[in-house]
Amino acid sequence: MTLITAVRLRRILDSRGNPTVEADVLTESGGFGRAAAPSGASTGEYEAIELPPSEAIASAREHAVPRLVGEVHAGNQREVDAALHAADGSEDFSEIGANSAVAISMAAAKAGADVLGAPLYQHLGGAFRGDNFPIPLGNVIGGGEHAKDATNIQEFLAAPVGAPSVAEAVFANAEVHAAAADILDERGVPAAKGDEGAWAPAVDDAEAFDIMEEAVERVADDRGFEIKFGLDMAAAELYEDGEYHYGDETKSVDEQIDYVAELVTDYDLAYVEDPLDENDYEAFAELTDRVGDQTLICGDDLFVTNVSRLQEGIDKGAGNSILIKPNQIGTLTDAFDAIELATEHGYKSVVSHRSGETEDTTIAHLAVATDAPFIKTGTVQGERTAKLNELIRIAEDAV
Ligand SMILES: O=C(O)[C@@H](CO)OP(=O)(O)O
Ligand SMILES: [Mg+2]
Repeated sequence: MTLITAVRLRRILDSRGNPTVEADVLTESGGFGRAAAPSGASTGEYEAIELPPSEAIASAREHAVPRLVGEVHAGNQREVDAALHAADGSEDFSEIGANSAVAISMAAAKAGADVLGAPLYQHLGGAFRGDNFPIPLGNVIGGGEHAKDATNIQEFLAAPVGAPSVAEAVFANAEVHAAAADILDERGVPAAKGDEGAWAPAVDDAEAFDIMEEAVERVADDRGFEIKFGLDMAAAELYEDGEYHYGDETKSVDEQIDYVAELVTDYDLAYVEDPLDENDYEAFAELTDRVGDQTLICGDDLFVTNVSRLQEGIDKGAGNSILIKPNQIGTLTDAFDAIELATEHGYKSVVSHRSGETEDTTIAHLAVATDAPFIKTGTVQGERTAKLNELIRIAEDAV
């Protein structure tokens, strides 16, 4: 009954105003699912390939659609995703595009849930999924590839670790975002916003730490629960010719490790994503050895949601956490497998949006379905609040 009867693909706009791929999947018994591919700016070297949307759509229509329609069941996610891999034939979705693949994979999951009359998180997670909810990491101040003339560090993220509920955590992050605006205003610093809706002031990283610390403290005092903060350093973007570049200043690999270790201690950071280059497992391992018992050291560009790269990290002791972005790897099955491997080895999963997003809410369901302890999906701005509001609804539904 969940036999796929049609797959429709089209170009729609993402939050940066770029075209992206949207997929509709229909089934024999009237099931319907729609999903859209997000898109990164600080993309990892080892991510699955995003093709120009019109090319990805043309290629998926030629190679993937005939293998799906009348052939596979939307309710059987592994079957759908295996068909996408077979249609593509490459290691990295360079034939049909990871953007077409992920849109179809997620749309099929929604069609499967629709046929069952179950919410997506339940279809993906099963009746006996855990009853935990992810803590949202909220981007408050940022720069890097997401905003010009702002901080070198890409993201300063509020982490409401003591929040009693998802809704309280979501509102707390929005309040930290507002408090940061007040502090910038008090300091006479004007700020535009970056791609993800974080403030993008022309301040150096040291001042951004100061502002974050104060913003988090104000809201934590007011709310009465613990709020920490963390970072996505997106260090592969800072790394060139063996050194990390912060404007005119540079740091050697050892200096970068010392710097991050000091930041973790000085600011009691809850989370540090990509503190080192995406090829440097050894430096990741050294940093994890030094501060991995105090904070999460998360691999985004390092692992790219890829089980082989994660396995290498596990073997070498690099990081203790993995960012999960379905479009980095192309299908929900691959993302699930990465989460499963991570969990087996005590690595925490952080399900994540991209800097270019749509109103699609699949990642909120994925995080709940897999019991992921964290989700990174912004703080404000429609394409970010779409996921956050969905999390609030899921939490209410799951009670
Ligand atoms: O680096 C990241 O973690 C993401 C999302 O915040 O950015 P992008 O989508 O640009 O890779
Ligand atoms: Mg990142």
